[in-house]
Amino acid sequence: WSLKGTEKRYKGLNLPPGSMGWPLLGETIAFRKGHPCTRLGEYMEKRINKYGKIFKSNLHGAPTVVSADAELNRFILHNDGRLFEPSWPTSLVNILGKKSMIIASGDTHHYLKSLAINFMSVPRLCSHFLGDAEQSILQTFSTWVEHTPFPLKEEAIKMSFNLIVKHILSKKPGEPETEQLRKLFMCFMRGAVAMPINLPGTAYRKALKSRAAILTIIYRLMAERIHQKKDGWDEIGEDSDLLGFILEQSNLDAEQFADLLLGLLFGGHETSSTAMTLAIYFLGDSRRALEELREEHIQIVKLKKERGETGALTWQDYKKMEFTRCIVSETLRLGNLIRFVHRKARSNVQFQGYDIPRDWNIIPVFAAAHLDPSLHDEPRKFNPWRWQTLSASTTRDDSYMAFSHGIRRCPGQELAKMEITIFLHHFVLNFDWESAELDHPLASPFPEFPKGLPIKVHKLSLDM
Ligand code: HEM
Repeated sequence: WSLKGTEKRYKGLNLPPGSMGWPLLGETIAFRKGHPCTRLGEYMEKRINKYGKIFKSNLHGAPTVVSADAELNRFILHNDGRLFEPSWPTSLVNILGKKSMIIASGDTHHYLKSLAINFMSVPRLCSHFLGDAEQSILQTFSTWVEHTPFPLKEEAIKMSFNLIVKHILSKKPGEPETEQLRKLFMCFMRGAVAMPINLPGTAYRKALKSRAAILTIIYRLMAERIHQKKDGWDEIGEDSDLLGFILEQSNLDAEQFADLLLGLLFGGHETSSTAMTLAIYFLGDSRRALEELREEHIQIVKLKKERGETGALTWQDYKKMEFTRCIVSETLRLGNLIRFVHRKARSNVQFQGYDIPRDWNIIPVFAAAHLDPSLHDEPRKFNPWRWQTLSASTTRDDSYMAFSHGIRRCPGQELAKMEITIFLHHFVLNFDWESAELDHPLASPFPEFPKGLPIKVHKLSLDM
């Protein structure tokens, strides 16, 4: 695509301003360039200054409208499935699977989504996930050695992976297969964000190999489970894992089934673990927020003691963690885990006088609203208190899209928020910490700590 060619072909339409860059490659390299995750990055900043919040470009080999406009982003998400549909780069689809939920549309999408929503419903979070999340977190903490540096991100991955793999496949921490899957997913993640160059030795090629290896394990576990069922061993029911539940309840074909499990295993640990790591990164620079957070959790424990409860956290305890909720929202706003998503126009669409031609890609950039000074006072500052005054003019909630909006809103959001909250509860009650090496998160495009955020912890003995 060239700018001249585009203008000729779409004569008479009012396309957004912008530049189409080089033939074929377009502006993809500039768009993908890493930058601090608390900024929009040079590509976006330059173009917003030059063209405004809605502009055209040529990305991943296709003409694309990029939107940093909160209103257009809401319009896209609320018309998902009607005017717009997913259009993820082929390289990502090859890794996540052609039958994965993020690609599916219509009734198939609705059906897959309902399975995921049931699996992570609030009653199941209370009865199944909460206790296991706490156990997985405390078990990982018990392996930490004081004053010895370690990369927090890796430990956070262990906590969230152990939880999700138990609930999806009934695999326990420490089992050889759990460890094997965790390592395969780390490789899978690296390839999901790498340049899609399918040559020997590249991260992308390794990720494709990891996908094949993960699927082999999933298919074997499926076959074993079907065999066990035939032998009369039946654990299906409300205590069953997702594998058992789907085998029993759904009519998915084998590929849909495997892509669903793979997507949930992946989405279910990478995002939560990055959010936990980001929260500690931001808290490290905000003593006041840390003190208020710790005080909230000391009070929770004291209240439990007064009631004569000494055991595990309950859903009621979790619901009382209000300031922690502000920390989580602020971490996701400033950290921008999913900065943007990929969509395509199903028909010609008009918005604010601009034409978006049919089949053009469109990228709503959620991070733009999260970092917009007209929506958030001092947007680059970690300020969890802004969430306490949500109704005040400083913060507009409907521009907050950490979990997206509309039919593709994240089905794992309650699980993720709960995991991060329980992690923070035990972390601030058990440890103080210091950075062992400077490490700042880069958006590439998911936030990544180049060194995994190395920290040293010191055990606390709080008077509670
Ligand atoms: C802090 C953690 C998380 C964040 C920030 C996050 C964010 C998002 C966002 C923005 C989307 C929408 C993508 C789109 O509009 O195309 C999404 C979709 C999705 N997420 Fe999450 N997510 C998180 C945790 C989880 C967890 C824990 C799971 C599963 C266990 C999960 C599973 C999914 C799935 C399956 C979809 C696809 C939904 C669909 O296409 O309808 N996510 N997530």
